Amino acid sequence: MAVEPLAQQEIESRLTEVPGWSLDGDRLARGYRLDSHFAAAAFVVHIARIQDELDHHADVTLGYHTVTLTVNTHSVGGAVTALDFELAHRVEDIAPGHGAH
Ligand SMILES: C[C@H](O)[C@H](O)[C@H]1CNC2=NC(N)=NC(=O)C2=N1
Repeated sequence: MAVEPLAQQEIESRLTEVPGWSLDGDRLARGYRLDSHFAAAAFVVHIARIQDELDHHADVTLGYHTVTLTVNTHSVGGAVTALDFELAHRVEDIAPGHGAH
């Protein structure tokens, strides 16, 4: 899939579709809180499966009761692209089932 860097205005517009996500420097980012460390770890494993499906991978940090993701697209020099938003949407889809908020 050919991907291009998104314009700033496009990024801001798409951010309104994924509440909780924001732009952190040149990366799309979101932190989640869960009810336990094990629940957080399970969420990370599920995210890993999605990332392999998409062949697009965030930096994922597992904390005590937290999971933090930051992502941009290496292949276009670290800009934010539609692929980053696709990953954000896919993670949002599974978050409620893990009790992640
Ligand atoms: C070969 C493979 O498609 C690439 O290395 C993929 C894998 N995962 C990736 N993840 C991210 N975040 N950006 C990329 O450009 C990227 N490229």
